[in-house]
Amino acid sequence: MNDISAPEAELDSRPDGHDPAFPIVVDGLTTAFGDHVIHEDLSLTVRRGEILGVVGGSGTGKSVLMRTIIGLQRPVAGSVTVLGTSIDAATEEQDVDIRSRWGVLFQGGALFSTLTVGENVEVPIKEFYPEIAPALRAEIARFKVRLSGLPEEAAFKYPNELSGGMRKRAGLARALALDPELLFLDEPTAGLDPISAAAFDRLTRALKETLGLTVFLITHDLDTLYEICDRVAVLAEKRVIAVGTIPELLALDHPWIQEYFNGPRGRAALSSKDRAADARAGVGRGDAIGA
Ligand SMILES: Nc1ncnc2c1ncn2[C@@H]1O[C@H](COP(=O)(O)OP(=O)(O)OP(=O)(O)O)[C@@H](O)[C@H]1O
Repeated sequence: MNDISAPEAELDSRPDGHDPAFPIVVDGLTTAFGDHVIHEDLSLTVRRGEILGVVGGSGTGKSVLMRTIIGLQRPVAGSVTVLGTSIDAATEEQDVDIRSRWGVLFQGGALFSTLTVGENVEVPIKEFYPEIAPALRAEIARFKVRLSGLPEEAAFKYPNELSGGMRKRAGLARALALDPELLFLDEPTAGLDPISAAAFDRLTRALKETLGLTVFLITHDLDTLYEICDRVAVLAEKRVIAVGTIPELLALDHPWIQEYFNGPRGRAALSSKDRAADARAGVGRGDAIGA
């Protein structure tokens, strides 16, 4: 792997999955469905407090990687250590503990359609903390709904009564139900209009900063990558071929990376980020007129 921004110590030896500075350490991972090998000898380290964007062409195995990290898919080889726990070797007690320390927003939200948004958020609370009284549980759920930028009344609605953007936020509220340390987001802005997508990005960044989250974020959205990701991991050729900031990735001479970030969409995302930064700094038309 081309871990461009790794400190030297990290390059010399694989980061220790028990080191709190690295809440996710994937080492030499191979996954497959029958003969279909998805990942081969894939390694990746996520640093505490970062938003790591995960990109790659369709079908390169981003979702399968996420599912393997959270233990929904068993690897053929290699190890996954999350918050110091080896996912494959976890005892039942460790398994419960670790699952209560992450939140997941799956593609499409994966909300229970027969439950209200509030009840959806209550599901993990009920599962992990059955001793919490129903009234308090409902109150916690309403708080998470508001934290996700929805009006409190949304807690009483069913998923099919919400817009796509609101459903994503409802899924986020459920992912935040247990005050997680790690947040996994699988294409959170897919299908959203640009304004809703930008709002969701801002929310993700604000939550990361206020709650001290570490975020593993799969996306095809270049604006999201430019706006909120601290580093980006690139999946190709069955492994993570590079991890770094976007400028660091751009310095690499890899055809997919160049095409992705330097192609027309990549350049448009960059110039829109520059325009937004200029607007925030008061540069541009308004100033020119006033000058
Ligand atoms: N349950 C499954 N059974 C068999 N094959 C699967 C299963 N889940 C995923 N795959 C295959 O694994 C590969 C990687 O799928 P994955 O969904 O991880 O890709 P992705 O990079 O997330 O794609 P996209 O960007 O289109 O969402 C694909 O070829 C897919 O068909």
